[in-house]
Amino acid sequence: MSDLLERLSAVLESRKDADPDSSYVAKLYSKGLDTILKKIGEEATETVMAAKDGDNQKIVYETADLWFHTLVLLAHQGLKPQDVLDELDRRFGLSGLEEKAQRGE
Ligand SMILES: N=c1c2ncn([C@@H]3O[C@H](COP(=O)(O)OP(=O)(O)OP(=O)(O)O)[C@@H](O)[C@H]3O)c2ncn1[C@@H]1O[C@H](COP(=O)(O)O)[C@@H](O)[C@H]1O
Repeated sequence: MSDLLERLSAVLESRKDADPDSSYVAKLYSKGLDTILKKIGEEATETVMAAKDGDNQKIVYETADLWFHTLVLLAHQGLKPQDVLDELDRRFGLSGLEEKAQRGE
């Protein structure tokens, strides 16, 4: 896999010092957590609608929007994409039931 997530994460980090009028991401940060969460909700809904329409091109487009806004959330919260990759890596190879058991469910 490419280092895209790392490069994008660095850009998102740099936008913490940027002028909200010059950057979409800086504007999201300036509006705060609730605005970022609202965007994630909207993009998730648009992804669901694309899938219900059976429009694969739109699924890719909307999923990119969704992933992008979750990356903005991670940066806002002081987290990195690597934190999520580490969690997926920890789960990799476990069955769904084993993963569930580790959560105590
Ligand atoms: N990958 C993205 C990216 N994907 C989606 N978007 C923006 O996310 C928004 C998606 O929201 P919608 O589809 O609802 O469109 P909209 O109506 O314009 O959204 P709103 O402005 O109303 O929130 C659009 O404004 C897109 O431009 C992105 N904006 C930025 N990036 C990356 O983030 C980097 C930093 O961006 P800036 O901070 O703008 O320089 C860029 O270089 C890109 O690599």
